[in-house]
Parts: sequence; C-alpha cells; structure tokens
Amino acid sequence: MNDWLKVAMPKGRIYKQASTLFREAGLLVPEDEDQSRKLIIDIPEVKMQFIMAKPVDVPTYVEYGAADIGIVGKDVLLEEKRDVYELLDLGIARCRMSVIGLPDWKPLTNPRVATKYPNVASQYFRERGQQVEVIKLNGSIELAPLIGLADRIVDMVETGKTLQENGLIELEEMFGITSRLIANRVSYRMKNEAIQQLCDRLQVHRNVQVKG
Ligand SMILES: Nc1ncnc2c1ncn2[C@@H]1O[C@H](COP(=O)(O)OP(=O)(O)OP(=O)(O)O)[C@@H](O)[C@H]1O
Ligand SMILES: O=P(O)(O)OC[C@H]1O[C@H](OP(=O)(O)OP(=O)(O)O)[C@H](O)[C@@H]1O
Repeated sequence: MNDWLKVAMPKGRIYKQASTLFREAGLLVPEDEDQSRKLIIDIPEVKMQFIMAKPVDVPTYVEYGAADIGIVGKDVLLEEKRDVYELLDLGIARCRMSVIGLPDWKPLTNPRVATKYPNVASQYFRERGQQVEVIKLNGSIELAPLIGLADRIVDMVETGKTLQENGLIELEEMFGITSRLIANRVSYRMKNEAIQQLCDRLQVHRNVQVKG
C-alpha cells in the first residue's frame, strides 16, 4: 500500500463540509461519519486510505507521516505549530477566534485568560505587550468568566449563539479561521503527483485558495 495516499480526516464539525467539498470536486470519500464507527477506511478504486482522527491530532499524524495529507482548522495549526506544509485554504468550517468577556469588563493588569489555545493566546497578548495569565481549559470555555475563573476567554465564534445565550460579548476579533489541506514534507515530494492532482481538483472548486 506504499503507493496509496493516506488522508487524515477530522471527525466532528469539519467532516461533513470536507466530505461535501471532496465529492463536489469529483473525489471519492467515505460515507458520512455518523453512518459508521470505523476509524480506517480504504477506498481501493482510488488507492486512498482515510484515517478518522480527532481534529487536534490531524497535524501530528501528518508531521510523523502516519498520514500523507490531512484537513485541519487554522486554529489547530496555529496552536500546534507542527512541521507540515500548508497547501490549500479550503474555505470551509469558517469561524473566527476572538477575545471574549463580560459586558462590564474593565482593563486589568495581568488579567486571567481561559482558553483551549494557550500558545495562540500567549503569543497574541505578548505581541501586543499585554501581560496575561493564561489558563488552559478543554471545553465549555464560556463558563470561565461566568463563574469567576477568568476575566476573559479566547475562543471560537461562529454564529455568536453561545456568547449571546451566556451574556458574553466579543471584545476583539483575533483571526478569521477556515480549514486547510496540509501535507507531510516527505510525502509531498514522494507522492507529489497524487497530491498535486488532488489539489488541482479541489482548487477548481470556488472557495479554495492556494497557500504561498
Ligand atoms: N463554532 C465553532 N466552534 C469551534 N470550532 C469551529 C466552529 N466552527 C468551525 N470550527 C472549526 O472546526 C474545528 C473542529 O471543531 P470540532 O468541534 O469538531 O472539534 P474539537 O474542538 O476538537 O471538538 P471535540 O473536542 O469535541 O472533539 C475547529 O478546529 C475549527 O477550525
Ligand atoms: O458562535 P457559535 O456558533 O455559538 O459557536 C461557538 C461555540 O462552539 C464551540 O464550542 P463547541 O460546540 O466545540 O463546544 P466545546 O468547546 O465546549 O467542546 C466554541 O468553543 C464556542 O463555544
């Protein structure tokens, strides 16, 4: 199976949009993940193997060559800083990363900031000369300012519904986020034809942009 292309696909909210994009580009992908609990899915007709991964782990599989290519949110790429090529902006799973707080927020010296993205948050505030104490959480980040664990949070905003329902406001938009196609550095050379063909097909599709 050395000539097969191994693709790390993120389970969860990106999967549906990614599989739709692949199908619209005329590529075969496994059926939607709610139909199956299988983690490794072979498609022999196109010599592709799909690895169904937790989104945050996709760059790790790709960096180590356990997958040749993968799909992952820019938020995860910024946080994980893995040594991979970023090939395409797929324009899917669009959302933003923001600084969020209570409506009665005040500027503070050394505020506590809770987030799933400690590296991104630390770098963001450091670059702005703001001293903060970063607290890593793994989910339900919006709880932190509501229960007095943190003064602000850094988190993803898509529709704004979570903020609205919890009485929080967006203080600063940090980055726009979309999903990216990434590749292992060695695979990109060794399987260049197959990877390039896949990129070409995806690029024909409207939202997809080449990364410099
Ligand atoms: N509303 C949103 N909230 C968070 N991420 C979003 C949102 N919309 C799109 N995304 C993108 O989807 C990606 C994967 O999100 P998803 O919630 O499926 O994974 P996860 O955060 O690892 O979840 P879990 O920890 O529950 O497995 C994020 O990395 C981000 O790029
Ligand atoms: O602006 P919205 O459309 O409301 O989306 C944003 C929310 O979605 C994500 O949470 P997720 O559902 O992944 O839950 P978790 O982080 O608590 O696991 C994110 O962390 C926000 O809480």
